[in-house]
Amino acid sequence: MEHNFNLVTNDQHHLEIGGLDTVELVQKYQTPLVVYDVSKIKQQIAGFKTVFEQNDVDYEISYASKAFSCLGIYQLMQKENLHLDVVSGGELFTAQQAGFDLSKVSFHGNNKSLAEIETAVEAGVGIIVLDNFDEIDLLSNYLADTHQQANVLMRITPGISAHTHNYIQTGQEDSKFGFDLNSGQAEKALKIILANPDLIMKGFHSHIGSQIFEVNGFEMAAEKLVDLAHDWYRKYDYQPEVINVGGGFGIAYTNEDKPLAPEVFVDAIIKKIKEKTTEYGLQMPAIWIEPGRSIVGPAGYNLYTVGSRKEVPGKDAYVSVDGGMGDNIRPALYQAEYEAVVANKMNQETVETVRVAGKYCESGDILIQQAALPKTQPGDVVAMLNTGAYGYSMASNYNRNLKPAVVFVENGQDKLAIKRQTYQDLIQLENQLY
Ligand SMILES: Cc1ncc(COP(=O)(O)O)c(C=O)c1O
Ligand SMILES: N[C@@H](CCCC[NH3+])C(=O)O
Repeated sequence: MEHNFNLVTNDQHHLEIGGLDTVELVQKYQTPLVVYDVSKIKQQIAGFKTVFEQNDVDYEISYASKAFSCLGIYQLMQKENLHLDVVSGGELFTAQQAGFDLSKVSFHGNNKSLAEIETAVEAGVGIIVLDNFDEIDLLSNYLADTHQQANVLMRITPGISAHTHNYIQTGQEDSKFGFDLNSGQAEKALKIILANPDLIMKGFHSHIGSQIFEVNGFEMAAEKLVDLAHDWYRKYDYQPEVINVGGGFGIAYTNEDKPLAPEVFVDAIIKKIKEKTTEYGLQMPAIWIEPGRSIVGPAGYNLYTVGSRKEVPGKDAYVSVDGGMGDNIRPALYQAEYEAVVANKMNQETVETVRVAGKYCESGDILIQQAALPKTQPGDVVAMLNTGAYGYSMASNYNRNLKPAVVFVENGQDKLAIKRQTYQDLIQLENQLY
């Protein structure tokens, strides 16, 4: 099958990533192995920066680190001058340990604990994104008790249903995230925030969902936020310094997926915000985005070794690999589709479609339902493409399988970002009880 993913093949007909032979990477690090092509990450970031600069607006790109979080990726984002979105004490701790400038961190989440709020304030986190009334109370009480102030954004649920999988929609009215606009929750929250001098209200945040292919949901959300700014300026003399439109820019997982380039979405959002603020005579806010998937997704590859094969009369065979839902739960969870190549047989024609099965004890642990591949043998290396977002970050130790190693590659150099777990790691937190 022809792949549109600009795959590079070397003289030995092996897949190459970042100038390195994947078969050699597998010999060095074993499988399952997650490989990130650092130059692809940088390219996407550069694409976002260019579109902001062409439009001549104040902006920040905040990497939504739930897509893939570890010390190395935080350090890379810092080198790229990005902001960071974290959603838990764990992501915050990791950013801190990576030496990330915490004044460039936004802290998200629909149920931040007091301990997390305390840690965030004490660590000097740049922005706390307020998600609900309980959280306003929790933060306000903590700030009053400790005589401090905090910068906040208010997460607004704009009432827009993005066309994506139900589990990853977030902008519709009935969402667990944010203050709902239509019921008046958002306005009530604004009044509470503005009345509290400890809460420095920087602006609005909205995020309509993930893996979105259409521009109009973003345009509608942007328009709603500026309409709101206009309304609240008249009523409360308040204008947002920042409008954060979240992430969610869709990527191609298969050849059938034809998303717009992520920066095309951003261009449309900027233009809409400019147009509406000019129309209303408002100050132009800084525009922040929070992409996760579009930055790391296309840069990631999961490499597996082929093991057993099972023929089923009249159906595609199962070709099992040494990983599965423990390192990529997306196919089982969202029926997500991926494509794969046989990394050591890049010159061979695809001759059959097979089901690429994981090794976990679940019938649903099928990584690809219809993979067009050359004939495989045990020991072949299967490379699943575009696995960089929400793969390793949602990994588990189900069946006590080990989480894979993660390697960053660039210009012919490989760097081990995360070691493979060991069996000893699995019992490290456990006590012998009997
Ligand atoms: C608040 C927020 N910002 C950003 C993101 C990143 O989304 P994506 O990885 O689709 O760009 C998410 C996840 O959907 C999110 O919930
Ligand atoms: N984990 C989801 C996206 C979650 C978005 C987080 N708000 C996915 O793999 O598509």
